[in-house]
Amino acid sequence: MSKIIAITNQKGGVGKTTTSVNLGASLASLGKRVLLVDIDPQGNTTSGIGVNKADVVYCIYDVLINDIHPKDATVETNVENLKIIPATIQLAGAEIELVPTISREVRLKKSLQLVKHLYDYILIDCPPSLGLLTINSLTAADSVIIPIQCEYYALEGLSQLLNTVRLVQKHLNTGLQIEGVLLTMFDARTNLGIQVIEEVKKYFQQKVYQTIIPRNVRLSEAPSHGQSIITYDPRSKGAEVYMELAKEVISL
Ligand SMILES: Nc1ncnc2c1ncn2[C@@H]1O[C@H](COP(=O)(O)OP(=O)(O)OP(=O)(O)O)[C@@H](O)[C@H]1O
Ligand SMILES: [Mg+2]
Repeated sequence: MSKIIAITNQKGGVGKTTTSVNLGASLASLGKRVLLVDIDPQGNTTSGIGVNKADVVYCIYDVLINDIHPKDATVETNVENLKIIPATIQLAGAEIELVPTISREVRLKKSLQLVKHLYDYILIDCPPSLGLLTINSLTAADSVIIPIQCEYYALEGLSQLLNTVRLVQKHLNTGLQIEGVLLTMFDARTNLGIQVIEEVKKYFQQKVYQTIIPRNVRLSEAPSHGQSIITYDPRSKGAEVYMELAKEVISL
């Protein structure tokens, strides 16, 4: 059974991209066929997994706007079983260009349906906004993973995100579910992190993954080498926890 998961939170810098790349690579190393879809104009997942944007022929923009077949925009990565539809800065225009187009909210869904059968997991790395690119992602997805950074203000903005999820469930994608809530960048040396964990667990209860991602410097270094943590430093704590998360995702 294949599953499309949007990794989303309109708050910036909470670990969406780090999770997309490393959960994707972990699932792939466990033998799952994985497609990453980079739908953030920043293109951090694209460069983070080692795809040179200058070499990209078709990106997700062409899939959304120019009706390019998603297969023609899919490229290999340096991880076996892991492919990607990249994003380049061209995508920055899509948010506005989509506004007057027909079926603007369902374009990604229609495209991904063409390739869904080829993968066990399709992970969509969303931008830090609730605009049309995120709406397309939520409409295309079976479920969402919400990364939450273990810091003050962690819950700020979440009601807006959950409201958007509800609106999409009501009008565009009745089957959309919350796959899980992932606590990221936990620092065991601060009481604050522990408080945030308690607060998030009270709010989301059993939806919170048991795996908590700690702050790990190797995780922040890996993207500048164009590698996931699984190849950059397989013995690091970062690799260990993302493998744990992948097993949890598979088991649910
Ligand atoms: N567990 C971690 N330990 C250390 N650094 C991390 C961890 N997770 C993420 N980072 C770093 O924090 C920064 C933000 O992470 P990331 O890019 O994954 O967030 P994001 O939600 O995708 O951001 P944006 O909203 O801009 O797309 C990056 O520099 C990343 O390397
Ligand atoms: Mg990102």
